[in-house]
Amino acid sequence: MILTLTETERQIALAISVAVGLCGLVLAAAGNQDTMEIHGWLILAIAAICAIIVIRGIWGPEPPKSRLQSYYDEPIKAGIIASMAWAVVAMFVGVWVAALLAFPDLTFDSAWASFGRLRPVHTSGVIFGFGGNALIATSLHVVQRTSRARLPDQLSAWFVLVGYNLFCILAASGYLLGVTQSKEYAEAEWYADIWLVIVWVTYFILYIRTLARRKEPHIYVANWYFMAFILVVAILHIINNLAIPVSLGHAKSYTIWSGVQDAMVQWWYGHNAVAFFLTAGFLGMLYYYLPIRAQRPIFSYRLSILSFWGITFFYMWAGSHHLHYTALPHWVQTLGMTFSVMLLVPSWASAGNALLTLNGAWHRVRDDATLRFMMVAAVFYGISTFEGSFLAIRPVNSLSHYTDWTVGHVHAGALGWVALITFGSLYTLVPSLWKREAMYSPALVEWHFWLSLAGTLVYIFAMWNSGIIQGLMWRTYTEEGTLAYSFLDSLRAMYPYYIARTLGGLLFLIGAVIGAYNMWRTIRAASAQAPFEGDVPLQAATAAGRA
Ligand code: HEM
Ligand code: HEM
Ligand SMILES: [Cu+2]
Repeated sequence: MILTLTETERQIALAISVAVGLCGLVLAAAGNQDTMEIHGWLILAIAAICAIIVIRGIWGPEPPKSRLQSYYDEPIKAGIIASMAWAVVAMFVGVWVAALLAFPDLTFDSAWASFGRLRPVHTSGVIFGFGGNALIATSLHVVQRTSRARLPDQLSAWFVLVGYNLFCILAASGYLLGVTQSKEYAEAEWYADIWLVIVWVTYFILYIRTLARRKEPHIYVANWYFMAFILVVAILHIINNLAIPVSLGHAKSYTIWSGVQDAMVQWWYGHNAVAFFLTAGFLGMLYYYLPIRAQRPIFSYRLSILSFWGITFFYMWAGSHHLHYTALPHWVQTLGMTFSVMLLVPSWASAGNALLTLNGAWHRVRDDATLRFMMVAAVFYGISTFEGSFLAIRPVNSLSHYTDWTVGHVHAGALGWVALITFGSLYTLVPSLWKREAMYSPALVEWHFWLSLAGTLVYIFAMWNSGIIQGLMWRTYTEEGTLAYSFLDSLRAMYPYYIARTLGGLLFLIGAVIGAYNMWRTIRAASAQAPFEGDVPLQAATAAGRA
């Protein structure tokens, strides 16, 4: 890996590792006695490992000039492996928190294993660890292939990938230690947030620089989705995380936003994290890997562009549907509700476009579990956006809000759409990047598919039931006008559904473990290649060949 870097890049990599290590040392010293101290040492340790890896290869030969005629796929491979590793860990934690809701004693009397700490490990782990690494890997693959251009240098992508995973590790380990900003999906504290800004801006610049080198005159639509994802996430992250630390020696900070403004900024962020992290980026995957796998051009290119502008414009205004019946002015809630309903049109445009692309390739959907992953993902994308637009209607939200219906909606999107499109894309990518004809075991892909589908269905049906029962129980009155059920009654009624959800989640987790195993075997089976031997030349977008 280091041998693919030029000598100058190796020196810069070493300098960055040393600089980051020093920052870790400063944090450790400043955070004396605070949880920040532990993070300081953690950063130093990771930076030291990076420095050692660089030093071991620093005197190696310079990479051949011929590399410039091929794509640079090494960091993409690492991103895929990181994504699957996070998937297994974070979904395991998901099953654990699901079990905790049925069996509250599973915390083993330790603070770090309490629900409040494990839950954000799950959400950040799946969204940022699993989803984010997959997005970085696929986006860098798609931009090179559709631009017929190599990444502009060898170092930036590694910086983005390693730096991003450092952020994820700081976030997840922080939650276990009790470090949190208490903003959902933005729990990481100020020093981790600042680090992510540096990483993310590098990512955006890398993407733009690659596009600028393109030999294709046209910018394929998948790149627009990826660019919207990268750019908007940067804006959201910076604005929602503006905070003032208690002191430079403390992990704790306070947001600069107050009262209802804070709530609005948070849910403008949270909602658009769904829109641009969990939707736009994955639509980028869908628009590239689905046509490739189906061997058919996209049904309507024009529709994909219309959907893009509709999604990017409408989503921005819909965040207030998370704050119905709150102190937020009524008209702002109505605005969010209206835009949420309108959002259904561009959302279904993309879902429909994907399914219509499969017309004429249904026999492939039947025979190829990888393509089936993507087909079902498009269906769940349609289901979850329909449900979202429905839940955003204020009177519907009065029933669903605070209940498990929301959690069911979340996982219809997260499992059915985000995870399935990712698995479909990775199963397409892994054999092609590691130069294999197919995955190690197509039968295991089939198993993974059915476990995922069964797990998703069990999960969301359990949550639809429990959510609607909760909502109804909380609003049932006796003839005297008092509440018919106590909160505890409703909690007891949830018990069977919480067990069902845990089992559904377990099926999904087993599927993911099988997927990770299958990919690992595929990668291992790839003959030990000398560096540069397997590089794909720029001219041929998908065919394997020597550079
Ligand atoms: C093995 C599969 C999974 C299981 C068992 C699982 C389980 C859970 C549980 C128990 C919760 C807490 C619900 C609550 O507080 O009442 C949760 C929340 C959440 N999970 Fe998962 N999850 C899984 C996979 C995923 C994946 C793949 C994603 C994203 C790509 C995801 C995203 C989320 C999000 C965003 C929340 C917060 C929901 C909210 O606040 O409404 N989960 N999950
Ligand atoms: C047209 C598209 C969509 C609309 C209008 C929409 C709307 C909504 C609404 C109204 C809520 C409930 C707010 C509340 O009562 O607290 C919600 C929650 C949520 N949705 Fe969606 N949704 C859409 C698509 C999606 C998709 C595709 C995903 C996932 C991939 C997703 C993930 C989430 C998450 C994570 C939450 C929970 C937020 C929280 O409270 O922690 N949504 N959405
Ligand atoms: Cu929303």
